[in-house]
Amino acid sequence: MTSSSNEGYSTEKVRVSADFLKSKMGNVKPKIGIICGSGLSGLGEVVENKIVVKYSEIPSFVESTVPGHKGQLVFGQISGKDVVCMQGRFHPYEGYPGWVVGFPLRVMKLIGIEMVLATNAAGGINPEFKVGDFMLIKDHISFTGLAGYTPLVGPNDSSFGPRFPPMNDAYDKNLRTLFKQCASDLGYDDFMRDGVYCNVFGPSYETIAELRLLLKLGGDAAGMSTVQEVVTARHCGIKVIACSLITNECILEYDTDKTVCHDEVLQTANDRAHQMQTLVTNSQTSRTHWQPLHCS
Ligand SMILES: O=P(O)(O)O[C@H]1O[C@H](CO)[C@@H](O)[C@H]1O
Ligand code: HPA
Repeated sequence: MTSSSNEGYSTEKVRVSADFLKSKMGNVKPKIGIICGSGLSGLGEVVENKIVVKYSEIPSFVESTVPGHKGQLVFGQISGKDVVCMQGRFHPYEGYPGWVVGFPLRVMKLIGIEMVLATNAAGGINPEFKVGDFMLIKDHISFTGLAGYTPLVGPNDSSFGPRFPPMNDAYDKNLRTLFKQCASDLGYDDFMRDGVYCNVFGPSYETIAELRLLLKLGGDAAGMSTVQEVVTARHCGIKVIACSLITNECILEYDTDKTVCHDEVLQTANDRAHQMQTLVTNSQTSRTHWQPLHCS
């Protein structure tokens, strides 16, 4: 598998995976997909009447190799609405080509998903951000994409979307407004931010000089995921909303002993899991009602 080919993206392979999942979903007909970021698998725990499908069972799915990512799909209901939840995602640094990272989104398209809520753990670059803040993503800078690593490389399958999809509207404006309103209704204004997510390849965290560059370029947070999913989803017409949990401070100063590690990322995710779950659960029930308004 190389990042310069997309042989696995054949419509046939996506259809085989989707048909397999349809045979497992029972009466669940989700229009909403949720992707759990590092340490945020707990979002899948709030799903009621769970039907769990391990990635290892699903044709063409690969393994989730990162601690904090369970590696299974959970079908069921949140607040009475059918959802499918990805407990674990695939990252470029795990050695997968872009199409593998995006593959679950095409499968989601074929099982009927119309809207995806992606979550992730990210380092806070914006000096005003605090560890534990939520950042609703309003835009991204994809260093991986700009460098040529993208899920859409290779021949375009126009049954999914156009050769040249726009990305200026990647993060749905109306859904963002509704999500923020929901956060406000919950009293989360103090730690709800919005900003630009910088996608870096990883797995090493950034140097101080790199982070200073990202800050200068307008980045608010750094992470190693999400944009390949977003690009794949937008290409095939799935609406996207994405929220980062700021799990750690990005170190922008030389004169410090501070550092960053994945255990800190998982610890912050664990500390904030409850609020993230409440936000996701309430955004299905409160007056913001995204599904009936936007996924009818
Ligand atoms: O983006 P998620 O999957 O939440 O995970 C983030 O946390 C890990 C680094 O600690 C990286 O995988 C980074 O992308
Ligand atoms: N940088 C990149 N990815 C991350 C970080 C970070 O500081 N924290 C969690 N994922």
